[in-house]
Amino acid sequence: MAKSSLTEIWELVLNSLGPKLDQETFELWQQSVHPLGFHRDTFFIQVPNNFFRDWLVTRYAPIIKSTIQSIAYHDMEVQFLPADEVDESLLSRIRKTIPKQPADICHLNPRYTFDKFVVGDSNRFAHAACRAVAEAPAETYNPLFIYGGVGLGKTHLMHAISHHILHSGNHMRVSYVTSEKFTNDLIAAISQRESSQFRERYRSMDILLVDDIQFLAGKEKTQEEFFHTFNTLYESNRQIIISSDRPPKEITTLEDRLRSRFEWGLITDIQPPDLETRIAILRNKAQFDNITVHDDTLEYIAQHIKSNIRELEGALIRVVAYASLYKLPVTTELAASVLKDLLPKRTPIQITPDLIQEKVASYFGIKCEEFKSRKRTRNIAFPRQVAMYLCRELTDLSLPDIGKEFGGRDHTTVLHAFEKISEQLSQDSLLEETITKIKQNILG
Ligand SMILES: Nc1ncnc2c1ncn2[C@@H]1O[C@H](COP(=O)(O)OP(=O)(O)OP(=O)(O)O)[C@@H](O)[C@H]1O
Repeated sequence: MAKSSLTEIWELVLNSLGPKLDQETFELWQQSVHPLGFHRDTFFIQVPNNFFRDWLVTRYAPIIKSTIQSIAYHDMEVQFLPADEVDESLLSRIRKTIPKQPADICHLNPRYTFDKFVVGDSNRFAHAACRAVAEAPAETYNPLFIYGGVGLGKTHLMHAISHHILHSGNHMRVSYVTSEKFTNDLIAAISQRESSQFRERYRSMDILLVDDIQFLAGKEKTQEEFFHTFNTLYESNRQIIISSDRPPKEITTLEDRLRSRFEWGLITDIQPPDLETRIAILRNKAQFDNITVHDDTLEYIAQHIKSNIRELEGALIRVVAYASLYKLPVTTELAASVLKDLLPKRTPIQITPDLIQEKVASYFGIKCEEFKSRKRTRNIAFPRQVAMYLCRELTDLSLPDIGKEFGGRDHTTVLHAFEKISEQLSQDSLLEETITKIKQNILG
């Protein structure tokens, strides 16, 4: 793990103190206060005498503490030692470096912690599983697979696990990445001929969290790489946490060997929250942002935005922003008027082959262009047949016209796709669920 040296750390401390001290005090600091180093979770600083120590403790200890914590990323104590208390035995024990916060965790959202997560029936099990994993990584559920719809708190829980472990003082190496970042890192590593560094980086983690794994669907090379990363971590008893918008068995273009590994540990889901939980989430958000909103208004918002917590919070922000912009009180009437704009307008949807291709491609994690390509590998051919089937079912287009939308294919190809999917649908309930979900996405 990368380390920060004492000189680097002290420079950062002086930088954060600088704006708070006048020139004279700053010089006094530089001459009389000296960093000694670290022992366990304490940072020792030498000061000339007790009087100096008391002055520093009351005024500056919190700033120094938070600077050190931002480097070490866990709770650190700061202790000022008068020069006559610094003895050889302490000096021989202290270290001159501390492990640095790994770069991968820099983008953790500080608000996504367990104490900011509202627990209700819809997420109780997922929350408990995440807590258990955070308390004892790799000892309870490994891998932990969390799935649920858009904006229901999967990322929040993954960040909460990361924060918890990083603050526990275990000095574990934690990496939270989206599957998109994993893929981009891999592509960059291959193009820069740094594949071994890529592997070393991901395989040296104690805890690896990969968000939105469904986007690995159809990406064969990335899946291969992730498969080996998974094996290395799992075999050396390190924790893997994965999130997705659907359970493993529904990520249809994910390799079987990867899918079955995801099922080794615990699979837990998050459902849309009930009304009470939605109100509690809004209340917490208002409290956190220091805004006063009457319970009736919160309830009104919660009643109207039901299935996505990101949108729920967005609605509250919008109402409050509107009120502050026009200097109006936040009332239920105001919320009603603002939400009128927010709720989707019910214009009839035009179902076109482009729309169908876009939704099918996004579901299977492939590009729309692939539908028109000549590729016949299963990860492309199958979604293409599904898209043809849906064009036949949801539009009035003729078979030749559908064929044209798929790179000028013959009408017999379209008919074959339609018949094949229709036949499979009568025997395969998983496929039925898949088609239903895609239809829901198309119909909005
Ligand atoms: N139970 C909860 N308590 C408090 N806030 C929550 C809860 N669940 C979700 N949120 C908030 O809702 C927002 C969306 O959550 P998050 O990004 O974790 O969703 P997600 O399931 O990862 O979504 P996506 O599928 O888009 O990746 C965040 O601001 C998060 O803090």
